[in-house]
Amino acid sequence: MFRIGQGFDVHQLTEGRPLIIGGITIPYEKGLLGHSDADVLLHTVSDACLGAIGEGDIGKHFPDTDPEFKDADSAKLMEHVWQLVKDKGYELVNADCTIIAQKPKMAPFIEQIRVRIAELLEADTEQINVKATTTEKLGFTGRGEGIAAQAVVLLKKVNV
Ligand SMILES: Nc1ccn([C@@H]2O[C@H](COP(=O)(O)O)[C@@H](O)[C@H]2O)c(=O)n1
Ligand SMILES: C[C@@]1(CO)OP(=O)(O)OP(=O)(O)OC[C@H]1O
Repeated sequence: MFRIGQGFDVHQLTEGRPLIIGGITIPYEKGLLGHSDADVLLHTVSDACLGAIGEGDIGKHFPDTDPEFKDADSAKLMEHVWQLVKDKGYELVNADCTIIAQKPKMAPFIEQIRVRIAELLEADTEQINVKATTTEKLGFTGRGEGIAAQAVVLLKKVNV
């Protein structure tokens, strides 16, 4: 049995924060603002996983009103989400992700991000695809006010 999930997230860019995307710290003059480390891509993939197993979203599991998740490492949150997926008896088929950012150029970091997401989802790198696009200077991403990400995840029930 297969289950599909999709995720979408946005965080504001601001000065004085590190830019963490896909579990990787990327050199840039601004970082993403959030209650956690604001890793927009890991949030998106986590939401896609939760969607696939019908478990709501990361806000439900890790409320932004809970001090426990202040400055949380989103990789840890994602590990928790992946455990929920495994507890329900699923494994990854593939994940496809898009980072929507005018700047910085993501291409030099894509492979590293891919490897990190594969680690977190206990998958092979070939099962993960990560893309980036600008919005041609249009909208909030195009003005550099924020970064968005979207993902789809396909899961398969493990044969027992
Ligand atoms: N932040 C980004 C955005 C895009 N890229 C790469 O550039 C290619 C062209 O982007 P368009 O928005 O003009 O389609 C895109 O396909 C990505 O490979 C990037 O590295 N970082
Ligand atoms: C991750 C959490 C929890 O620290 O906070 P944020 O970093 O603000 O992220 P968001 O994508 O707005 O929602 C999930 C949150 O509850």
